[in-house]
Amino acid sequence: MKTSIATVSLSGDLKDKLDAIAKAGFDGVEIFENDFLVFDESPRQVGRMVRDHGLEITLFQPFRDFEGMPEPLRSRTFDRAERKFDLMQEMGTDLVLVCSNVSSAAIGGLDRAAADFHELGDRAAKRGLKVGYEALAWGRHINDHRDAWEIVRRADHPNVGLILDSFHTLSRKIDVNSIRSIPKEKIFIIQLADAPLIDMDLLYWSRHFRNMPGEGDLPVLDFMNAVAATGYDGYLSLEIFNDQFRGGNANAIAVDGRRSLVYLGDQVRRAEPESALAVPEMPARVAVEGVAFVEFAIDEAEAPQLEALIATLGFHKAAKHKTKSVTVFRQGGINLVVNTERRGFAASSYLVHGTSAYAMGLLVGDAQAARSRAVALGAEPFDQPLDPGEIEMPAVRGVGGGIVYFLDRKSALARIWDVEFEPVADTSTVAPAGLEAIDHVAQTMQYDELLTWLLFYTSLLEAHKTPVVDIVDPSGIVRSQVVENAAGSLRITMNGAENRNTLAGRFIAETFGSGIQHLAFRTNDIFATAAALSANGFVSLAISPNYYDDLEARFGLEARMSERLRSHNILYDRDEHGEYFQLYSPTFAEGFFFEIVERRGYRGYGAANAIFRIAALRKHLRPAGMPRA
Ligand SMILES: O=C(O)c1ccc(O)c(O)c1
Ligand SMILES: [Mg+2]
Repeated sequence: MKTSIATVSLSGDLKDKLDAIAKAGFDGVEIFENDFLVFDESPRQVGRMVRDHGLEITLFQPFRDFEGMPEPLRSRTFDRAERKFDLMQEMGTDLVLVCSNVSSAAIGGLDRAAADFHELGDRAAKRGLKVGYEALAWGRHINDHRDAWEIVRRADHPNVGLILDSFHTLSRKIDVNSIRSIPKEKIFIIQLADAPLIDMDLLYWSRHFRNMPGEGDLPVLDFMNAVAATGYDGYLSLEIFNDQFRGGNANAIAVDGRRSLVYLGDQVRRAEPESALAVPEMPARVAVEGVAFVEFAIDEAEAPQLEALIATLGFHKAAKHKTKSVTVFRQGGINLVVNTERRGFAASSYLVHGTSAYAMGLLVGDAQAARSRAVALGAEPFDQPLDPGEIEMPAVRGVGGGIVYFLDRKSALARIWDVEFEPVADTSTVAPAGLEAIDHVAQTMQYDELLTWLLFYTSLLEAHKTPVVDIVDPSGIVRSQVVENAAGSLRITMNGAENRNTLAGRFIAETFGSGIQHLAFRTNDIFATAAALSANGFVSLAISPNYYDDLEARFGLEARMSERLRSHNILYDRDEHGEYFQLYSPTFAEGFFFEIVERRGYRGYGAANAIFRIAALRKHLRPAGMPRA
C-alpha cells in the first residue's frame, strides 16, 4: 500500500512539512501550489529536496477553473496549463490535479468539457504528463464524481483520468457504489479525508474541518471498499484542510495521518480480501476485557498520603514487588500499583510530571499481538530492562508519554502478580467498600491532542468513540470524548482543554503534560459504598446544597432521595437507559482525584454534573505554580 499526503495538511514551510511526512513513513507527497509559491527554492530544487527525503511527488495541485471556458478565457487557460506543465517537469512529477470549474464564466456541457480535456490530454501527452479531474462538491457545473467520470470517459484520452476525493463524494452523500464500475486504470489517484458531521456550507466545511479518516463521521471505509473493488492499487493520499492541523505539530499530525491510512487499509483488507492494495498484515483490533491495573509514579515522601487515601477507599495492601519498591493495593477486581522506585521509567516520569498515574495495563486476549498491532499503527514501543525473574510485559507509549501495558491470560503474564510479587500480611483496619472494577480512566490533554488519541485508541482497540460533549468549567469549555467498547469493560474518557484556566488546563500545566487525571471505580451499591467510605474516614468532595434543590426540580426526585444523595455528596444523573450516581474524592497532589460510580443501566458519564464537580474540586486546588513539597 502506497501512502501520500498533501502538503496543505500540515503546518510549517515546505521543508518542515517534508521532514514530517518522510519521518512518518509516507511514500509520496502532493505538492500544493501555494506551499511551493511561498517557498524560495526553484522547482528543480524542490523536486530534489522531495526525493532527498525519499519521497515521490504524487501530484501537483490544484489547477483551477479549466474546463468549459468561453474564448478568450479558454486560450488563456491552456496557456496557463502549459506554464504549469513546465513547472511540473522541472519539479519531477507527471500528474496534475484539475478541480472542477467554479467560475461564473464557465459554460456547462459534458461534451464541451470532454473536448477541453481531450486537448489538455494531447498537450500533456507530448510531455509525458497526465491530467486528473476531480469534482469539487461545490463545482459550478460539475460537483459529483459521476459527472466528472462521464467527462473523463468522453474525453477518451489515455493521459486523462479521474481523481476521487472521499470528502467531495461523501459530503454530498453520493452513492459510493457508483465507484465500483469505474475501470481502475482511469482512477489516477485517490484522495482521502474524513470530517465531523456539521451542517454547514460545503466549501467552508471542506476548507476548515476535514480530518483524518477515522477521526470524523463520514463513511470513508465504505468509500474505500468501493475503490478497492475496482482493483485500484495506486496511492492513497490524504488531503486534509484543517485549521487546527495547520497550526499544529507537523510531526504529530503526520503520524496521525499515516496511522489513519494504515488502519483504513487494514479494514479494507478485512472487508475486501481480494483487494490489490497490498496492505501489510497485522493482528486484528484488540478486544479489551478490562483495565487490569493503574500504576502511580510517586516519591517516598508523598506515597504515604496516596496510600492513606487509597486505604480510606477500602483498598488493602495486597503484595510487594520482589525486587522493586512497588506495592499493589487491591479491591474487587481493581489493582492500584504504587511505584516509588528511584530508577527506571516511573522515576523519570515522576521527575517530569510529579505524582501521576503514568501507566495502565489492559487485559487483552494476546498481549504480544496487541503490541504488534499498536506498533504497526505507528505507536512508539516501550521497553525497559528487566530484573532477573521479571516477566516482560508488552507496552507502548500512550497519552502524555505514559505507558499502555498489555496483559493476557494465555502467556506467562497471567501469573505476573504471583511471580513478581510477594503477598503481604494485611494489617489495615479499613473495610472494603464494594468497589468492583475500574469503570473509566479519565485522561486530560490539550484540545489539539484529542483526535490523535481518539485515533490511537479506536484503531488499536475494539472500541468506538461517542460524540463530543462540551463540559462547562467556570473558566472555559473542555471538550470531552469517550472511547468505549460494547461490553463496557473499556471506558476511556478524554478531556481536551483549550485553555490553562480550566481545571483540566491547570492539571496539564501543573503536571507538565497530559495524563490520567482521574480514575472512576464501579460499585453496585453507591449508598453502601458511601457509608463504608465514611466509616473508613474518607472525606468526599463537598457538593453545593443548591445542586440538590435543582436535582429535585429537574428530575422530580423525592425529597427523601435528594436528601440521601446530599448527605453523601452523591451526584445524580439519568438517561433513557437508567440512573447514574457519582461520588468524588478531593484532588490529590497535582490535581488527580478518584470517582466512584454506580450505573443502573445508565450509559453516559454525567456530563451535566461536571460543572458542579469542577466547581467543588477547584476549591481544593493548591495555588497555581506552588512548588511540590
Ligand atoms: O478547496 C479546494 O479548492 C480544493 C482544491 C483541491 C482539492 O483537491 C480539493 O479537494 C479541494
Ligand atoms: Mg481533493
